[in-house]
Amino acid sequence: MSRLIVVSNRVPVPKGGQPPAGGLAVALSGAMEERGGVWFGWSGDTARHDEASEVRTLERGKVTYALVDLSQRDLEDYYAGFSNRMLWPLFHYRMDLTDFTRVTLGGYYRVNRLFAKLLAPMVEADDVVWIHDYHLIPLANELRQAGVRCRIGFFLHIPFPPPDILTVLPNHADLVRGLAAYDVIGFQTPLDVENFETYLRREKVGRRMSDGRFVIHGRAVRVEAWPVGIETKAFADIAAKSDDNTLVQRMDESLVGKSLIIGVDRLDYSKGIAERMLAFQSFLTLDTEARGKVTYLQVTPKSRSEVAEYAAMEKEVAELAGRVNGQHADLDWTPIRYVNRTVGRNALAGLYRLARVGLVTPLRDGMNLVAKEFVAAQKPDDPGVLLLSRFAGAAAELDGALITNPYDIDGTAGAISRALEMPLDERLDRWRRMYERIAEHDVAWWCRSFLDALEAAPSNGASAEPQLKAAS
Ligand SMILES: O=P(O)(O)OC[C@H]1O[C@H](O[C@H]2O[C@H](CO)[C@@H](O)[C@H](O)[C@H]2O)[C@H](O)[C@@H](O)[C@@H]1O
Ligand SMILES: O=c1ccn([C@@H]2O[C@H](COP(=O)(O)OP(=O)(O)O)[C@@H](O)[C@H]2O)c(=O)[nH]1
Repeated sequence: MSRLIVVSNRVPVPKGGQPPAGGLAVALSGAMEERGGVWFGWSGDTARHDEASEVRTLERGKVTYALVDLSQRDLEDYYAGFSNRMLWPLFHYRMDLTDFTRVTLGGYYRVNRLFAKLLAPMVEADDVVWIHDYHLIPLANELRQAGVRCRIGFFLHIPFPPPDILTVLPNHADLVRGLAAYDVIGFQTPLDVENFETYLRREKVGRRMSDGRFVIHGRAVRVEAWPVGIETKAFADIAAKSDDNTLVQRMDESLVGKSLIIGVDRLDYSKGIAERMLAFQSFLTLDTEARGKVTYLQVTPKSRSEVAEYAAMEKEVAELAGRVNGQHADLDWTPIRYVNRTVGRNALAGLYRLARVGLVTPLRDGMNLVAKEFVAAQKPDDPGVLLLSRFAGAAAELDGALITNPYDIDGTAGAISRALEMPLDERLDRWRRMYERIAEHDVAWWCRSFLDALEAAPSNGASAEPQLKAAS
């Protein structure tokens, strides 16, 4: 087995405290701890100098963490700027929230080049390099320019938008050209693959070949959907033993018999939290019988607060929760409990298990691991109901969920009533279908399938530079 080098923007070094709230880190941590290797990326800290020039390494179990501090300017341009004010909104179909500037674009390529410069000397001929997510699309090309010839794979954790949306990005052609430096590209769902294929065809830069591989800018690349999973059985075990978790006990006691509805999301406009609160408000207005009998817990750690749109949203959602509570609360009942803190995974597992309904209603989401965790955590003889947006990648797999359109506020309100009233036999039937799917397609399956494909691929490295120079 070759040595694995994983590269992601954020590297979650285990510190014994709260785990990170974010699916990429959660998905990869378990897999890396099991297989071992090197995990390279941003430390989460800001460098004192203008340009970071060194890699700090830390050994934890079988994993070597190789960490780079980024300068304030790099963070502003590359992370908060181009990654999170251009690529993130655009790839989540939010053209209205994009902000393209040459300065942030320059920062994006600058940090990718810096990562390549620092990583290239660490890569050996037999290694496989697995690069993750939208922050680092050009990295393979930069590594190739720096002489790296081994197999390099890429996985996009967020949606790949249709070509009419992607072409809003002024440098879309260069970005996609950079993808040709990879040997294998993984997306979350068949829809993402379809969007990518349509883009290549329309822009006349590639196509799907008869053997299933793609040709992109003249180079053969394997492209496939590998939906990311969770550690299903381990998570189910944690949930089953959550009775003695004090946070879960406190929550259970405080419910005094009311049904729990739960939502767990980073504070991000893609997650549809405001629309969900409006749907809950509509549910309380329409379903008068339910008033006083349900509690909706929304766990929402703050995220990317340095980005203006996120700061604005913090205010909007907090005000909305206050308004709904003001309108419907009673002396002894608060309909929405809105919590802006990160809850640890053990407690989360127990909270999912306590809940009758899981609300996962993003406006657009690459996958959404919370949906899978909710299913894994349920009681096998009395499971709750998952209400899932058709726009979450997870909806392509979880056909036992009640599928909703989050833009349809009253429709989602009706689905909440239906979920609360669903008879046991229907709940069991729906839950079993979903559990079987996520037990088989868990995070180990995801990792194995991607890496098997990468290790079997003939490396593109030898012929990389000439065509790809333009991309940097
Ligand atoms: O690192 P941050 O900027 O704080 O953001 C956290 C992560 O958010 C995104 O997660 C995505 O990956 C999940 C796992 O595949 C997927 O379920 C979810 O739908 C995606 O949104 C982001 O893509 C990561 O890079 C961030 O680390
Ligand atoms: O308070 C929290 C909120 C979220 N999470 C975890 O963060 C991940 C979120 O991943 P998801 O794919 O749902 O969305 P993302 O945040 O990556 O867009 C899930 O594993 C959650 O259990 C957590 O541990 N504590």
